[in-house]
Amino acid sequence: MGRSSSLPLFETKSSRRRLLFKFYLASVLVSICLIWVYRISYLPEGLLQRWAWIGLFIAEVWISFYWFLTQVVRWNPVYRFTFRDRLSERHEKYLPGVDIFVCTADPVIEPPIMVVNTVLSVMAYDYPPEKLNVYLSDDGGSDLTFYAILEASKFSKYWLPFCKKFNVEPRSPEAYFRSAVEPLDEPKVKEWLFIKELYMDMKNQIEAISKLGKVSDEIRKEHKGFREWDFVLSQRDHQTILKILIDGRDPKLVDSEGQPLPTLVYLAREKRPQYPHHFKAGAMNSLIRVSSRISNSPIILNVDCDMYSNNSNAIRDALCFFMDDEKGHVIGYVQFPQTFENITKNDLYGSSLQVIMEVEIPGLDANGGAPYIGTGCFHRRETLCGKRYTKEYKVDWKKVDGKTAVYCTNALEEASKVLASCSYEENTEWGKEMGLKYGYATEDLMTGLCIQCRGWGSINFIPERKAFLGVAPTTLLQSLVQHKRWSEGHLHIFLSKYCPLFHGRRTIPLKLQLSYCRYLLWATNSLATLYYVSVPSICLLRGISLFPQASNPWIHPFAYAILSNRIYGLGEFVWCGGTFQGWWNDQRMWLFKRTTSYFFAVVDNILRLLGFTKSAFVITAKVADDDISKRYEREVMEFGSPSPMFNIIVTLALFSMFCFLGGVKLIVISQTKILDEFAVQIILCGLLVLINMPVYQALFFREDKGRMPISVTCKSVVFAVLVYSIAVC
Ligand SMILES: O=c1ccn([C@@H]2O[C@H](COP(=O)(O)OP(=O)(O)O[C@H]3O[C@H](CO)[C@@H](O)[C@H](O)[C@H]3O)[C@@H](O)[C@H]2O)c(=O)[nH]1
Ligand SMILES: [Mn+2]
Repeated sequence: MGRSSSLPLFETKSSRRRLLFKFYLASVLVSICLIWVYRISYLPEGLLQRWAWIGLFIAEVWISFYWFLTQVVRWNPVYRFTFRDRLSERHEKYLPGVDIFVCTADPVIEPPIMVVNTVLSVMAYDYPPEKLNVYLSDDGGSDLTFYAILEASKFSKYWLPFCKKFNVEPRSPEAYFRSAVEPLDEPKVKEWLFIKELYMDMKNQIEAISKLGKVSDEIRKEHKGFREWDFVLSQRDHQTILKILIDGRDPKLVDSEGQPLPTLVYLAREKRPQYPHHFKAGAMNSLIRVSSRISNSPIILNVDCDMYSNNSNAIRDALCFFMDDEKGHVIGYVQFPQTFENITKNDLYGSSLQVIMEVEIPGLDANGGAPYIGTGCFHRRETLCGKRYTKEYKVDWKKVDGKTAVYCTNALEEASKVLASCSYEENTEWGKEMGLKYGYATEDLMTGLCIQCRGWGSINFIPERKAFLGVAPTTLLQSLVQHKRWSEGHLHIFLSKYCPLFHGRRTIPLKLQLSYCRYLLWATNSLATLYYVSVPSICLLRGISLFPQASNPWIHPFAYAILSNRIYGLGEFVWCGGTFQGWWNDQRMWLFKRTTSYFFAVVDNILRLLGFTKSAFVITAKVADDDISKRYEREVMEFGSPSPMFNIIVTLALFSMFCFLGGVKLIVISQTKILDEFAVQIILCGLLVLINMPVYQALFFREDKGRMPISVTCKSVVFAVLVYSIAVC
């Protein structure tokens, strides 16, 4: 021991490329000031012109302010590194128990075989199995999912020893067998093929039954667990079903090599129409309580059902933070980035979130703590349950023992069930001071923020090998709807009178408050963007100039601010592993999100303030039919079914085209003078046309099922023509 015990379990490094960044920051700041000076000193005379000008100025002030927020999160990103060998050396005997929560809610859009792969991958962590407990929450209360998990519990007896023996990575059987090649040496190959076949059999059965939509009577008879589904009335209304499928405490339950197994629990909490179930937050809180009775581990990991473990060391990595002698005790949670396995080369829908994960969140980490982003996060149970951080807080890992009173499995099931009933939370602090927060579409961000307000720190950790891989949306609409949920939830948090951002002033540093605002105010961008993509175009048609002429020196700050920002963004995007085309696609999504998702989020927030709506949680689909998947892989934009969001996108695209053509006509008639006067507005229009190319294609040139629905086309054409006529007359 001696010296080695004082060495830290993790270290922190900050990014190096600072000088260039600071130069960029200062120069953009100067050009922003110049733009403002120009706007104020050249206020035009005419009434219409004046108001268009003032509106543009307000939009620019907002964009500048928001730009400032995006730089706060870039100020000083930090990256963490762990020393797992030191952890084993010092703590191997006293590793804490870990409870892992997997949430699923709908067997159709979250196929049971996917859920089962996630469950198997987290059961197979490189960690003492007797200290692992895996809980599956099924908000759909589906017998299909239950059947799948039952099969998985049998298969795990072979899968876990196999993972160890063959050093399998990733430990989701589906992901592993998809790419793994069979071993070459004779005795091994047999076993390898045997397990593969076992998996394939299980997969085929689960898929067949999922397709059928019901579990056959023979299977129902085989396992008494199914009896309870006879009482399940509908997905919105059912009693608690709790099954301990593997009781890790039972010495008779072992894997094929005689080693202990992790505990595996299935839970479908009670749901009744008269009680709000609070979506994922409600599911998580039920799990927190149920697990406290069964295993009560001090550390909790939660993942979404599509986020399988891709790195079997992740638990040990997370523990390097919690168990560090010097800095560990203030850490409330350790967040791993969200990464996805289905991102195509040029990421058509900008779903990879790479810049956020690799630049911005490390920036938040440096500014006072990483946000909790809902999945791939390790929490301290105490923290999640509402404990405040105090200087005296210290854990003696040798003394924490999660194990609860000795029950037989059945009695334990019965005793835990009560904790998952609808009425349990009435008149308690659950959803307020305890557990995940209720009432927000983005319960994750709000919960993390509250934890930070209670004095805890948090860590963002990006391991070399990605820790979790999930499924990103594969259609435009899915992606826009997901972003609507996020931006709506975030603005809701910001507007809430309990917003911890303003109440937590004593505990949260100013730069972290500003960093959070970058996300909480996502939706607000819609207004400035809508203004910027419509008014300059309208003014072009009416011959109203809103920017300096091309020959005027005042053009420089505009050109510099816009160009340097785009180029810096492009550099960052490529540095994070993106392609040029990917960046261009990202710009398009940025425009679409701002004009639709964020706009609807603002509208929804206003409606909620007026008392008309409540937030809901629209689950993102994790599967699509073959046709759609093929187009996704070929990176062809998917429209297909009508949506008000598409109406906005198409109307704006058509209108930009009309204005661009109108502008070109003006140039042809009056030649160079107009070009000088309206250069910026024409370029702006031209860029909008360029970025909307996939929209025109979907409108006019495509035959497949993903083209623009005819109803959207008609409505939008009428609308665009109407706006155009009003603008020109
Ligand atoms: O009533 C519900 C609704 C959802 N879920 C689960 O919540 C998870 C996330 O849902 P998903 O539709 O995949 O949402 P995403 O947009 O991908 O989720 C992101 O954003 C959410 C907040 O809006 C976070 O909760 C997630 O962790 C984060 O990955 C899934 O496992 C669902 O099964 C439930 O358990 N019960
Ligand atoms: Mn998801």
